[in-house]
Amino acid sequence: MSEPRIIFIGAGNMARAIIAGLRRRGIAGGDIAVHAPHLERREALAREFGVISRAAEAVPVAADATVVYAAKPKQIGTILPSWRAALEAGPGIFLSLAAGVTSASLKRLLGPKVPVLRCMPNTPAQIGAGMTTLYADASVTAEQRAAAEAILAAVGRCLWLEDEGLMDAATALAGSGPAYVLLFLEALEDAGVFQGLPRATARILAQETVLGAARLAKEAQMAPSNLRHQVTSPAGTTAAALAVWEEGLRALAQRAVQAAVDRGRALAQMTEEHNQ
Ligand SMILES: NC(=O)C1=CN([C@@H]2O[C@H](COP(=O)(O)OP(=O)(O)OC[C@H]3O[C@@H](n4cnc5c(N)ncnc54)[C@H](O)[C@@H]3O)[C@@H](O)[C@H]2O)C=CC1
Ligand SMILES: O=C(O)[C@@H]1CCC=N1
Repeated sequence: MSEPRIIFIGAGNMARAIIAGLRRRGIAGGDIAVHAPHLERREALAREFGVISRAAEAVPVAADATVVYAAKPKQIGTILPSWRAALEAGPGIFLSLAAGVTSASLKRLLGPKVPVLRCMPNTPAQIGAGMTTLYADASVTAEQRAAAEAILAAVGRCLWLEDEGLMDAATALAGSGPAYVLLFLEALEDAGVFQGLPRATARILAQETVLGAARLAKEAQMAPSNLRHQVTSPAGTTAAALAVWEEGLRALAQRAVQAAVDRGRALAQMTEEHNQ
């Protein structure tokens, strides 16, 4: 049997979501290996997706392999050095999912020869509706970028950032973003229940409304504000509600995203110090 070409370090939620997407795209289970210390988790992935389950320890990898780091950012300094020799031996690439770990840190851990790429997916990847931002510096070739993008494209849309400094903002917006929308969904559902709707009904109304509005915004090719005006009759119900939202929503969105950016930078600093 030939060597697997996509090697995951980590067997958690993100690894599982991406593996599911790759299998849906027709990548053979034998082309994917998962390295993790938790036997149960990697064996579960092997059973469900037919991937190769391996102990956490590094092994030599196929020459054209992509090694995907899908364990926690804090562990990267202890896990990566053992993979350096395997990656240096071939022209393969290293793709990191680790939030806040910079290319400079990755290069320090893997040496200057290994092409490193970063990405920031999000949890809707679990159903193929993910949004991933990617970054690679100028030394990474178009072919290597395409190899990384092909993996994330299996779970949703991909967008490249030219400036690594913007990864923090992308993480705060799209990496953490599903949690903001889910909180909004919960709040809408509760408000509907407060008005007397059965919970199950309120949940469906909230879900379908958020989904429909997001699809409309994406497909109508109009600014969200124009679409909002279409809903808003003069002196009507929407205008009454919008006046309340406008008391705080925009400022809250700014503060929330700023808080995520600040926390991301603080965590990155801690990870950096931990890995020195
Ligand atoms: N959860 C999210 O929404 C997002 C997470 N990420 C990033 O994805 C990465 C993984 O996150 P999750 O899947 O949520 O975490 P998780 O906690 O579900 O999975 C982490 C996995 O790391 C593995 N692990 C632990 N020690 C290991 C070792 N020595 N060698 C190999 N594997 C080891 C374990 O199998 C564990 O399942 C993180 O770096 C995170 O920053 C990126 C975008 C969004
Ligand atoms: O909350 C976190 O730190 C990670 C990064 C983006 C989503 N989850």
